[in-house]
Amino acid sequence: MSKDKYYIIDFDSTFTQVEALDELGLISLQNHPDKEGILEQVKHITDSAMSGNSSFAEGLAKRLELLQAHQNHLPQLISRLKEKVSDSIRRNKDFLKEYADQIYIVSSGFKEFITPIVTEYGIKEENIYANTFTQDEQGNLTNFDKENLLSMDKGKIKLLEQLALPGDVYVIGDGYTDYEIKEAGLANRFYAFTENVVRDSVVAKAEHIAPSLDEFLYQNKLPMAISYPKNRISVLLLENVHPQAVELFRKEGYQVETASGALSEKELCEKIKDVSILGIRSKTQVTRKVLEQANRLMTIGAFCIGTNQIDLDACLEAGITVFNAPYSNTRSVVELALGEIIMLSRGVIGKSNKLHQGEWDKSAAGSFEVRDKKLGIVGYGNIGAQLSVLAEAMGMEVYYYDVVEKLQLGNARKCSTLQELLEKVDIVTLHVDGRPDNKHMFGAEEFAAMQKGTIFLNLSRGHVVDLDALVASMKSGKLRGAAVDVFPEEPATNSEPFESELRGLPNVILTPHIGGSTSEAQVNIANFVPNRIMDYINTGNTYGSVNFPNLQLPELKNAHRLIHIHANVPGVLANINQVLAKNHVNILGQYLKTNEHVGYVITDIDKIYDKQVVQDMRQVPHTIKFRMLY
Ligand SMILES: NC(=O)C1=CN([C@@H]2O[C@H](COP(=O)(O)OP(=O)(O)OC[C@H]3O[C@@H](n4cnc5c(N)ncnc54)[C@H](O)[C@@H]3O)[C@@H](O)[C@H]2O)C=CC1
Ligand SMILES: O=C(O)C(=O)COP(=O)(O)O
Repeated sequence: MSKDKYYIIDFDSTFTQVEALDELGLISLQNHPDKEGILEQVKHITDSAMSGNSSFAEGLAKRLELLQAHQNHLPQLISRLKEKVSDSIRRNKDFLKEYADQIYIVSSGFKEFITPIVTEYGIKEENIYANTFTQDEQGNLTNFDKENLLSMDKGKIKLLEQLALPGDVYVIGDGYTDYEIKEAGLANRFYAFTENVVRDSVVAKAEHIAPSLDEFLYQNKLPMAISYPKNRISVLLLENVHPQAVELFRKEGYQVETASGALSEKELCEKIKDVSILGIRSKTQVTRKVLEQANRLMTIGAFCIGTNQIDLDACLEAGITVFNAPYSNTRSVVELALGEIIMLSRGVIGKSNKLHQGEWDKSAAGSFEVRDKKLGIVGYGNIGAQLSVLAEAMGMEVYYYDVVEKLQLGNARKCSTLQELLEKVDIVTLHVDGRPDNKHMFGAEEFAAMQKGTIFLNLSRGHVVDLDALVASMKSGKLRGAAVDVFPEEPATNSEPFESELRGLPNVILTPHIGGSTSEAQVNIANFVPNRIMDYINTGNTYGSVNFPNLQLPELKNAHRLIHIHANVPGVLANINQVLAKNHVNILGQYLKTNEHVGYVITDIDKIYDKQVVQDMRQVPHTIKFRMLY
C-alpha cells in the first residue's frame, strides 16, 4: 500500500452525480411560482464558478440568497443525495474504506449535507473539508461561515497550503477550482472527473481524465471493484443503430462511437483495431480478414436478425461471441409482406403511378382479393410462421416449405418439396435465412415451376434469388408482380445510388431493405442487443449467442469468475482443473458447455486466490481467450 499518497476528492458532481445546491433548490423552492427561473439562475452561477469564469465567493452568497433554504430542508436533501452517489464511487466503497487515512473530501459545498453521505463510505470526519451554513433565528440557511477558507476565492488552494500534506497529492474533481490546486503546485496530479459532467475548460487543462473512479484506480494500480474500467471498452456502432442502444452503452460507462453507414472491409480493418464491442446491421461484412485485425474484439452485436454478413466460424475461432435480435423486427417484416401482397394483387403501384401522371384508370381487370388465395411460404421460421398466422386471419390458404421439420400453425399445410409448393400456390414469399448455401436457391427452374401469373416476394436476402431469372420471369409474364426488399448489392449509405436490373419493371415494388425498419423494431432491437452484450461482458452469460455454446449463469456473488474459451479438444478441462488445484484455488461452481469448435468453461472461485492462477490459466494449451470477473 502506498501510504505516501493523498487523494483529494471533490463532492458536488464528483462524489455525487449532482450539484447539491441545485438539489436543495428543488426542495426549498418547491412551491415558489418562479421555481424554474430561479433554479436556472442558480445553475448558471454554479456552472460559471465551476468553469472558472466568475468569483466563487460572490456566487456562493448569491446562490444562498436565491435558494431561500431552511434547515428543515436538509434531511430531505441528504436522503436525495444518498440516492445520487456516483456509480463508480458507490461500487468502490472498499477502496475508500481501505484508504480512508489518505482520502480527503475537499469541497465548496456544505458539511451539513456532505458529512452524512461520505462517512457512509468510510471517509473520516476529520478528513472532510467544506463550508458550514449559518442560520438566522428562524432556521433559514441565509449565510455561511465567512472565516472558512473554502468560502473564499481560491479557497481550495488556501486550504491545501494549510494542510501541507506530507506526500504526493492527487486531486479528483470536475471543477476548475479542483484543477487550480494542481496549477498552484499543490498537487502532483489532477484528474478531471467526467462521469457526471464534462466541463470543457477543465478537461482542456487536465493531463489526466477519469471518466470514472475505476479509471483513476486502474491508472494508479489501486484496488478496484471491477476487473477493468468500462470507459476503456470501446464500442463501435455502425449503420445507424438506434440512439437508445448508444445511450444504454454510454450509461454503462463504455466509450461509444457511431457511424451512419456501413464500412468497407478496408475501412473496418483499420477501425476495428481498438474496438471491443462491434454493433452492425445487415450490411457490414465482418470477414475473416477484418477479424484478423480485431485484437480487442470480445463480441459482435447484429442489430438485426440475419447474421450471414458475419463470418461466424472465424468469430468462434477467435473467441468472439455474436448476438442478434431474433424476434425484434419479425412483425415488421410480416406486415410489410402482407401489405405488398395486397398491393400487388390489386395492381396498386401501376394505378397509383398513372394517377400521378393525371391518368384515371378505374377498372377491376387484373385485380383480386387475397381471400381464398394460396400463399406459399418458403422458410417457415419466425417470420414465415408469423406471416402464416396473419395471412390465415385474412382468409388465405397457407402452404409452406422448410428444409427442417416445423410445427404447422393453424391450418397451414406442409409441402414436402419446394417444387410441390411452387406448383400449388398463387403467391410465393421467401423467408429463408441468408446462409451461403442459399445463394441462388431461387432461379430459372423455380420460376418455371410456378403457375403463370404468380406473385413473388423476397424479403429475405438478396443473394438468395437469381435476379436475371426474376427479370426474365417478369418480362415473360410468368410473374404478375413482385416485391423485392433485399438485393445482392445494396448501397452502404443513403447517399450512394441504387443500381439494379429490377429498376423500371412494371408491377414490381422495390423497397430499400426496410422490412425491419420501423420505429418499434429498431427500439426493440436497441434494447435487446446491448443487454445481451452487457450481460455477456458482466457475467459471461452467452444465452442467445448465435455462435457460442449457450450458457446461462447464476449471478456472481462473493466470488471471482474465470472465463475460459478454448478449442474443443480433449483434456482442456482437466488441464484447467489441474491449474486450479496446483494454485490451491477453492472452486465454488463450474459450468461447461461445448459446441463443435469451442469449449466454454466458467469457474467461480473463492475471493482468496493466488495471482499466479491468472497467468497459468492463460498458458493452458488450446486457450483462445481468458478473462476474469471480480
Ligand atoms: N428484409 C428485412 O429487412 C429483413 C430480412 N430478414 C431476413 O429474413 C430471414 C428469416 O428470418 P427469421 O424467420 O427470423 O429466421 P429463422 O431462422 O427463424 O427462419 C429461417 C427459416 O428458413 C429455413 N430455411 C433455410 N434455408 C432454406 C431453404 N433453402 N429452403 C427452405 N427453408 C429454408 C430455415 O430452416 C428456417 O426455418 C433472416 O435470416 C433475414 O435474412 C429478417 C429481418 C428483416
Ligand atoms: O434483421 C435482418 O436480418 C434484416 O435484414 C434487417 O436488416 P437492417 O437492420 O435493416 O439492416
